[in-house]
Amino acid sequence: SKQIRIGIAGYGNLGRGVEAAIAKNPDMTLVGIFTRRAPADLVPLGPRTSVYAMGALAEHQQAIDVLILCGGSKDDLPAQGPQLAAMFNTVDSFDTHARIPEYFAAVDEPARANGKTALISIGWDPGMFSINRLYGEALLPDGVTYTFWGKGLSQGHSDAVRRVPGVKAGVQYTLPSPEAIERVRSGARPELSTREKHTRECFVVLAEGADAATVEQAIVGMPNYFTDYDTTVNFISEDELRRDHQRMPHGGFVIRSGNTSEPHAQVIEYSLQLESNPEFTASVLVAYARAAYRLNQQGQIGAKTAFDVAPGLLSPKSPEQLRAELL
Ligand SMILES: NC(=O)C1=CN([C@@H]2O[C@H](COP(=O)(O)OP(=O)(O)OC[C@H]3O[C@@H](n4cnc5c(N)ncnc54)[C@H](OP(=O)(O)O)[C@@H]3O)[C@@H](O)[C@H]2O)C=CC1
Ligand SMILES: N[C@@H](C[C@H]1CC(C(=O)O)=NO1)C(=O)O
Repeated sequence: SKQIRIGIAGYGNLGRGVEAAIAKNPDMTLVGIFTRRAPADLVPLGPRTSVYAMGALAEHQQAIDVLILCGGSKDDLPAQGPQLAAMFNTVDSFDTHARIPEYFAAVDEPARANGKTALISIGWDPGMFSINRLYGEALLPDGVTYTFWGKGLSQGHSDAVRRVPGVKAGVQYTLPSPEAIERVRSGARPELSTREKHTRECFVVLAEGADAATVEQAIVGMPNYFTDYDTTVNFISEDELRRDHQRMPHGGFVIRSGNTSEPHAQVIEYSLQLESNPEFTASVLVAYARAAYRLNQQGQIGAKTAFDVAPGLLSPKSPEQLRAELL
């Protein structure tokens, strides 16, 4: 059967994860990596992986079936998403939750105008956790839903920290409140504010001549990322960052507690334990790239979210095989 030809736009943690994930999917072929940096500056995982300048995308439109956008949600995807959805079928992991409706609209228009399919906000949150929040509400209408993340490294928040003027490098960890989790698991169905559920801890390497207090304020006061949380900023050296903060574990769970009738409490839970946040997210993006290709073949164009994609489209198995093996 036909190989699905994939391009990677943007080569950071996520881009590298997509390169690794493609090797695990025999129906996929990597056409190349497209970067805003000088291609010669990149050291891809695969020695034979082609690296091109982002500007070379235009001449690869016929060579790529699906372009996976691996830019940062804070500053890259708001520009790259709409621009590239006009040229390619795309999949991205846009995760600035408050801005997803406006991003959807900004991508939908160029995608539709050019007969392209654009799957946005794919990953685990937003993405797999979103789907499980939907299942919880739809299957147990009378109930409450909670989402907890970590302790782990948030790539979206780490990307946002790195974009602050005066930050040379940095990471952000998300810490769930043990008390909040305890109250939820006790079945008490507590009212919990955003601030009561998680705290955020940043480790930052200051750029030469930057002012620590100014950088700290820019982080803790950042709308959509940090303002709703108690956030700490620790300033460390480049050596400490390299020594103590190279790993990117994460995870969490979505739990729905509901009643189908007064005496019967029902609980749904979906959880993730990730040694590598970027590699798992990339693996989700690659499975959804398969769906994006098929949806476009079916004439399903425009922007879509994980809510709009039938699960069978993610699988390399045919519907007949799925019915025989997984139903
Ligand atoms: N929905 C979800 O569940 C998840 C979503 N995400 C999203 O994925 C986004 C990307 O995360 P991540 O890959 O960790 O971000 P990175 O900071 O690693 O990369 C972002 C972009 O920065 C550029 N870049 C990367 N490394 C360097 C470097 N050394 N010097 C200069 N530029 C560099 C790359 O663009 P270029 O090659 O063009 O220079 C890259 O596309 C996050 O912002 C987050 O929003 C992540 C995890 C889960
Ligand atoms: N989008 C997140 C994935 C999860 C992790 C997270 C958080 O720690 O706030 N929110 O959603 C990421 O970029 O890692």
